[in-house]
Amino acid sequence: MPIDTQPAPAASLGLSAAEAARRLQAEGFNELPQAGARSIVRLIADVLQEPMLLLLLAGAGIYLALGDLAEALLLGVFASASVAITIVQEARTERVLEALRDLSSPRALVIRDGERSRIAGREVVRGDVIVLAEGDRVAADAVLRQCDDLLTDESLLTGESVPVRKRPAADAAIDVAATAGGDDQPFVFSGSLVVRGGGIAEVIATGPRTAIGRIGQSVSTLETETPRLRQQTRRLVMAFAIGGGIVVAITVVLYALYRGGWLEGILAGIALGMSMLPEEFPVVLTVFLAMGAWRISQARVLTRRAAAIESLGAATVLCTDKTGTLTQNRMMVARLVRPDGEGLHPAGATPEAVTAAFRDLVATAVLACDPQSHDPMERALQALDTEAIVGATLQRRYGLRPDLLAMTNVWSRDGATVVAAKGAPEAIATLCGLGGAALEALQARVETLAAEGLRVLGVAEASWRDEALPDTQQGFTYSFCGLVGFADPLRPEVADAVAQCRSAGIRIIMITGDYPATAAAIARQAGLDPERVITGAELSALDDETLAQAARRPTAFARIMPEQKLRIVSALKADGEIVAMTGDGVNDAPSLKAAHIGIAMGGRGTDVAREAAAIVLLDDDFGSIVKAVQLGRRIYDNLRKAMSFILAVHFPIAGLALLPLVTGLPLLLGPVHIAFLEMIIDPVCSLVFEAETEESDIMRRPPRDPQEPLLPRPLVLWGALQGILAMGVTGAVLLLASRAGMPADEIRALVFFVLVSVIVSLIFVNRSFSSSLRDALLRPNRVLLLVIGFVIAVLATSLTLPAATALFRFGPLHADDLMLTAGAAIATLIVLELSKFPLRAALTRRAARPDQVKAASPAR
Ligand SMILES: Nc1ncnc2c1ncn2[C@@H]1O[C@H](COP(=O)(O)OP(=O)(O)OP(=O)(O)O)[C@@H](O)[C@H]1O
Ligand SMILES: [Cu+]
Repeated sequence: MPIDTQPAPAASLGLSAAEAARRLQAEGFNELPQAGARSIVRLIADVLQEPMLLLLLAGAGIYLALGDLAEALLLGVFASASVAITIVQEARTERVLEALRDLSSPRALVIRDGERSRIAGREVVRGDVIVLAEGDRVAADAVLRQCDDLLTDESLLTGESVPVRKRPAADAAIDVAATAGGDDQPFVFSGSLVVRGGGIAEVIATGPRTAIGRIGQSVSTLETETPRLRQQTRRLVMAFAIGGGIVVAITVVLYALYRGGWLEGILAGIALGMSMLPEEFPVVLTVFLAMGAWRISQARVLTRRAAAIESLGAATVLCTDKTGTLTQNRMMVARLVRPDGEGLHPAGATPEAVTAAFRDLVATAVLACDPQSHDPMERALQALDTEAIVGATLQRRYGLRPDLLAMTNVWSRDGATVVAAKGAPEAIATLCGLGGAALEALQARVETLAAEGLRVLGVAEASWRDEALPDTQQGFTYSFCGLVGFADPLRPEVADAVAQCRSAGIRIIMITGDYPATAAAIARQAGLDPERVITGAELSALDDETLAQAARRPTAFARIMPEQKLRIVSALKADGEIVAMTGDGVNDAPSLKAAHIGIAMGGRGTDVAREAAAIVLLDDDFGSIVKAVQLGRRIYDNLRKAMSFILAVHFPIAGLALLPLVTGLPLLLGPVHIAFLEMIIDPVCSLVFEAETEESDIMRRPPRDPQEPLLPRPLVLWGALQGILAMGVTGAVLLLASRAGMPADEIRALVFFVLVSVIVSLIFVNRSFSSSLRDALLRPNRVLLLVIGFVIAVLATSLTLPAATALFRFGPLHADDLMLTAGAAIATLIVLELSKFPLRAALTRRAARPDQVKAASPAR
């Protein structure tokens, strides 16, 4: 597709920064009113479905009926707190999402004060001059002043998926109404996509005044929660709820029949129900994932779909592109080679570095560049010759095409026509009609340069006398001018990151559009040690099975067209891999969507790629992907630790609620105590796990089996074991104390203290799957210290503040009681830590996936 360029009209200066600021002030941000914020009624309806809240309200009602005003009030406070927390959390999540939305919302390239600058789409104002390029999401409604072969997709507005062609507006005054759809209109619309070409347009409407704003549709939506994890927690909650419901029903009936009256029975049932309700599970899930997205953003990685956090930890294959991700994308001209074979290493990036014999080669290469290029390769060339285009006018450009990786510019200067081309050496050789010995000599030179990891371009020129230019580049008769080799150094952190992936059982596959020998050299420098480089042409000849087979060995793919990435992803997926894939161009969107984890580049990436991706790298850095994988694994681990902790603590709480009922002892823990444990102590303690640092083997173990449930059986059993032991310890204290004839209010205080201390022990036990007690005590975790401080403060208050003591019906505790408390907690801790040794195999085997280990090891 040749790209026509009309001679550019004097480039508009655009708005001044001051005028833009004034308009922003007057007309507001270029954004749509928040869709999706939940209405108050919905929110209340949702909150009222929380079983915990219902139990609290029922408990308060019964206390009122019994005349216990203070207790009723306290439960009322808890109930309001639960509503408040839900609302605050809702607002928080909404805010976090909004911040993420801002970052992932389209950006715009505007011209202000004559300078091009990239700003957030929301800061675009009416009158701004915006520059559109392939892959952009148009930020506002605008009228085109200039365009090259511009096609946009307006399906969002019209439902019509065929892209429409655009024409620049004939004159400054627009009298036609701007409506979407139909070819040859001079307007582009907010939310539509530039499918091909580019242009310059002046904004006529922003925010709610745009066509899409009038429809009131939102462009990008963000998923907030991973369906799989949600489903899994729902399953856990259901299992608990059913079991709990049965026990509660039996209890209420038995209690009512054999002990006090119905009111007492129901109160006991409510306490028991609250003690068994795993309402912490969904809360922990939401909090951990939101915090997780935040933690990952600290590594300069943006999570667009929460599901990615989960899949990150399970990734087995990472497909990465080369330029800009593994390398710095800072191109330097490292070598110039003339057709006669003479070469030059330009020393420095200034015209002085080029000797006379190479000036023509460089000048032709510069003529073959976009005069206002952002491409680092072209800028490197332009730095070597600032004079080449002086006095020349660009007549026409022929763009790079997948089937011919070369571009040609046609200039007129002093009445003559100058034709300059550059591109992949194979493409240039074809254009020059090289064959035989000349072709072989060229190939040999390209191989030499490429083997050093240089990106090689061929340069050619042609002359033209006719009036009409040919339709394609093949219409010219070129002569070969030479080769240019560009050095693009590896990013410094790549080698380390690659080594980490390796030990973590993640294979890295490089996929690049570059020349095979260059790809191989860079892959080797990065430590990928490819055994084989498969080119796009070879790829088309392979069937899916052979492809998957080949990809099991360390491989690099070169001269791949973006469309072929989708095939590679599909083949890997069919082979049972969990695939992460990077991409930045328009054509990468399908493969980014198809991969389990699509990774877009925030810096280089087009809006389309970013919208298709699950995560966005803010600084395009390969190292960040590995950091994100590590965080993904850690977040998942911590979620599991928190879940087994919560599972464990429900045993002693429920046990204490139940024990008096079956043993005939006085009712010790009422709804007040249980609500306090369930709503304050447990959730606060769970926070420790969110901040837990990673296991030492986090990047030395193979990826988790994606099919494995959130809490696999060994962890459920482990949690249950902890819970039963904790229940035994608190139960034993209770029985001992009542045998010794302690008054009921003192037993109540003692048992409550023991329970809370044992819960704290369980935090320590669950901090790590495997590490020793020493580690569990010494591993730094600031949140842990805060939580322990908080728990101690709460316990001290409950014992010393008369109002609290009365409310909880606590009797005084003596030194020996406190020592018994500490002893019980320490004993629990030691027994559980010791039992980690025999259980270690089962606990840490959690991640291993036998077939993966097998598949991963021989390849190393
Ligand atoms: N501006 C340009 N001028 C001439 N040829 C170019 C230009 N840009 C790219 N090419 C040619 O097209 C080939 C493919 O380029 P492309 O940009 O598609 O690679 P890529 O897929 O971005 O590479 P990577 O995977 O390393 O990022 C290059 O190897 C080069 O030969
Ligand atoms: Cu609970």
